[in-house]
Amino acid sequence: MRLSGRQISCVRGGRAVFSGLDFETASGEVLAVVGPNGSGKTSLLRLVAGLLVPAGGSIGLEGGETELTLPEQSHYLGHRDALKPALSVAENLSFWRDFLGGETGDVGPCLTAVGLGHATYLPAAYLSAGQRRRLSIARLLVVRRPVWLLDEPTSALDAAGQELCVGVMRDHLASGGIIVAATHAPLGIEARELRMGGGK
Ligand SMILES: Nc1ncnc2c1ncn2[C@@H]1O[C@H](COP(=O)(O)OP(=O)(O)OP(=O)(O)O)[C@@H](O)[C@H]1O
Repeated sequence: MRLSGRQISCVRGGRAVFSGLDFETASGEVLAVVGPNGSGKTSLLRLVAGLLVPAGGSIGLEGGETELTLPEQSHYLGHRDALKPALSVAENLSFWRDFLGGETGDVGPCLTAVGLGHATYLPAAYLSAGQRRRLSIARLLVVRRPVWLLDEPTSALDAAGQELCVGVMRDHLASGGIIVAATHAPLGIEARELRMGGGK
């Protein structure tokens, strides 16, 4: 599989964030999107996820499921974890599994895999920042999708959580997945860099 963008322009609130952006990445690779605050890293992930429309250029996935769109083959994990505070940890994950559909896995083993097996019935409102992030990572496991778009995936994670996140990313790459990650910190995994905000 090959994910690429050609001459992409992004306008937000009437202001040009970036233009003429090219990128390319393939199965088994991580593209780390780096650059200063406000340079458009999150915007780029949201464009690939189909949550924003580019002002120009094109984004495409070659070699995926022909009957599915790129957003349907992508997981987008925003830097603000999308959780429903009144639902339990397991209910949150079940919600995402049902909402995203497709090939689904069991909630229990996915929670165990991210170290939240003990918190299954806890309301998500009670989770710590790192636990919230772990629950978001479980979403990547419960529904398999080839393209992962991750915004600051390791933020709030302790050393063990970061190791866990790297392990999950490595498994995904080994099974032919693609990762695009916006980050200010090293991901702890080999990655090609896409630098935003001018310069190289
Ligand atoms: N909904 C919006 N309406 C108008 N402008 C927006 C909106 N969302 C973001 N922007 C602007 O788009 C620009 C790029 O924001 P974006 O969040 O993509 O940057 P970023 O590189 O991810 O930043 P950071 O490193 O701080 O996370 C910023 O100038 C921001 O103010």
